Amino acid sequence: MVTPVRFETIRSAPKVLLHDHLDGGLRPQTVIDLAAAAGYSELPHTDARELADWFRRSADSGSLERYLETFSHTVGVMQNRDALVRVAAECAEDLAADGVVYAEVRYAPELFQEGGLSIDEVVRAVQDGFREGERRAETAGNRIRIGTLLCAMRQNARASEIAELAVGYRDSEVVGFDIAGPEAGFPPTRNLDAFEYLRRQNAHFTIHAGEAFGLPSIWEAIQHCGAERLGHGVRIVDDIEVGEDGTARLGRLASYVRDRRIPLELCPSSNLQTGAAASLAEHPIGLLARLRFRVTVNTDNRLMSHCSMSSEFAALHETFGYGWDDLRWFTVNAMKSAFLGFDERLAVIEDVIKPGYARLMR
Ligand SMILES: O=c1[nH]cnc2c1ncn2[C@@H]1O[C@H](CO)[C@@H](O)[C@H]1O
Ligand SMILES: [Zn+2]
Repeated sequence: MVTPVRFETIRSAPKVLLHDHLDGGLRPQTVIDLAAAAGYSELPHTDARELADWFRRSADSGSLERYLETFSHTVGVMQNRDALVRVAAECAEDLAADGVVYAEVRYAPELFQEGGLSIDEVVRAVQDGFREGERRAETAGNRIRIGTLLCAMRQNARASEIAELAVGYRDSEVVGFDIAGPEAGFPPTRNLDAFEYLRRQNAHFTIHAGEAFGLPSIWEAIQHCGAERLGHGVRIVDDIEVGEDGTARLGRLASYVRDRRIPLELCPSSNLQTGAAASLAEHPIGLLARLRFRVTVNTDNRLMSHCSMSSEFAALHETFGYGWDDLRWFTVNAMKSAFLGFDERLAVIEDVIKPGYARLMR
């Protein structure tokens, strides 16, 4: 019998997550504990429930810039090694408990230096935390592998330094690079040197583009910078015309993205909060999936959006009627697009994802 698609059964399905921010996924109680330990007194609430609600409401602003302001509190309590190890370990545990089997988690090392850590020390702390979390998850019966993406902040000028850091740790599960932060006014080409360096190094990178700003940002990210994937990329729909009978006409950029199978790291809940879409039903994921773009589903910031991979899948199931075959398609798309070697990606698809969905669809 085919297992019904429900939140609980979705949790048991293998899932792959490519776009999740470490500093956007803390447990509310951990924010409170770390603030107390560090003497951080700026938190708006010291009750976990109230704090969780506060993050969600404040991030619900309709603007990316205001959404990003909420990160001052998570970043504020992650300024020492112990805090970074704890947050990373809990991240791995939480994702694994949700049924995520492979995740790429990103953060910007330059944000965690207020307590005197070097960017190297930041990376070592987070990597240690991920390994610890993987071990704890395994003990709990949930196997997960976490790859790290190092971000540079668009408004700062440290992209080349962070790109070198990512290459330096490429053999220690740092699998790629990204730029994050406010998009309007900070085009990807500002960091062209870093991207050219990464390409010379045969290193992988994605770029946040087409979230708060439209096609020019996507075009620069792909054609000038050479991004392999697009962080969000939802605004690619601005280059697609849909007629009254539902037929779609793709412009040259949208065609290029689809033809080259450039992965879109879509984050539906996050997009509703920053105003990129008015409702899930109107979210471009429906159209982009129908047109067979390389669509992947992601959480972006589990704390601010109060979501998980399973809740995103469940919401998509309810809104668009997606069944197990669709959820498997998103998952295989994500695994194909991971910044791991081809043989490793194939092994997860064949040994974990396909059998996992086969059990549910039998
Ligand atoms: O959706 C997003 N768009 C752009 N930047 C973001 C988004 N979510 C989080 N960050 C930014 O990325 C930094 C590193 O993790 C976070 O501190 C936040 O400022
Ligand atoms: Zn993001």
